[in-house]
Amino acid sequence: MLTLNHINKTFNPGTVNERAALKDISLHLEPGDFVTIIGSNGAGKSTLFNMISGNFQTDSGSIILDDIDLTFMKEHKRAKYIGRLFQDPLKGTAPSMTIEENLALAYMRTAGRKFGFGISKQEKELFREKLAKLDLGLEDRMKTKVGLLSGGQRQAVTLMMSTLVTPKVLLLDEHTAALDPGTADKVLAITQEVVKKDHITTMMITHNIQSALDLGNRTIMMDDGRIILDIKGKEREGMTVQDLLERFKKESHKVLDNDRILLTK
Ligand SMILES: Nc1ncnc2c1ncn2[C@@H]1O[C@H](COP(=O)(O)OP(=O)(O)OP(=O)(O)O)[C@@H](O)[C@H]1O
Repeated sequence: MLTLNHINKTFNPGTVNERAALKDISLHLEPGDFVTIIGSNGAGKSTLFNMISGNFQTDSGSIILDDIDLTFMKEHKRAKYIGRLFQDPLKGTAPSMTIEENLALAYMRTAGRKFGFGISKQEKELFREKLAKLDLGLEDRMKTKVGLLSGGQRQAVTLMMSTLVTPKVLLLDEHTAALDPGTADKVLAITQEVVKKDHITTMMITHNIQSALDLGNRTIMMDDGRIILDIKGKEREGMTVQDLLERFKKESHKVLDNDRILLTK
């Protein structure tokens, strides 16, 4: 499905600010895999997503999605295959445009639809149908400007935008971290439902170790640009937060030092 072969990325090479953010990362995802990712501060988690979505190009290695070589493909071309949500609910939507217009933009980006002639009745129906599934009443507020929605409603709309046309891969970069706990749980539940229904291959960065173990079928731990643990199947079943922290310590010879993880405990 998604295969990363020996990915390396160094920022500011040859300068005093040189930083090797990814060091020989190799990873293979099966269709429908839901991988949760946790790691220390600056471990390279967001950089990994930036490589997959084409925000930056890799220094070496390759990224293959099914039979498509993404390695040198421009970011806007990859957007057709890859959905991405960020921590900040303001990212990824146009706040001064309505819900309907935002969905139309997403549709244009992912389905290649041209909107010179406005939004058709069928498209409005499709958007309404999709929004109704969120169970937030947004299907009756399609003319509301996205900037007027709460953080949770906005993340739900962004999720809808990213999955309007089912992506091959969905990247969730701490997408519930800025929400209050109740709203975060609701958005996580919606995420799980959407991912399950459309069998979307998903990677989710989280600072909540319990969520990392509860959601998905596989957990990756990163430290200093490397994947140091990749846990799935029987080994993952019944694993506790403490077990995972101990495994991290054993592999990295240090205690997990992620400020946000520590604040969550
Ligand atoms: N655009 C950039 N220019 C220079 N250095 C960068 C850039 N992006 C990331 N880095 C550096 O690469 C390393 C990995 O950063 P990254 O944001 O991927 O880590 P992370 O695991 O997501 O961290 P955190 O959990 O703290 O957000 C860090 O040292 C960071 O400072």
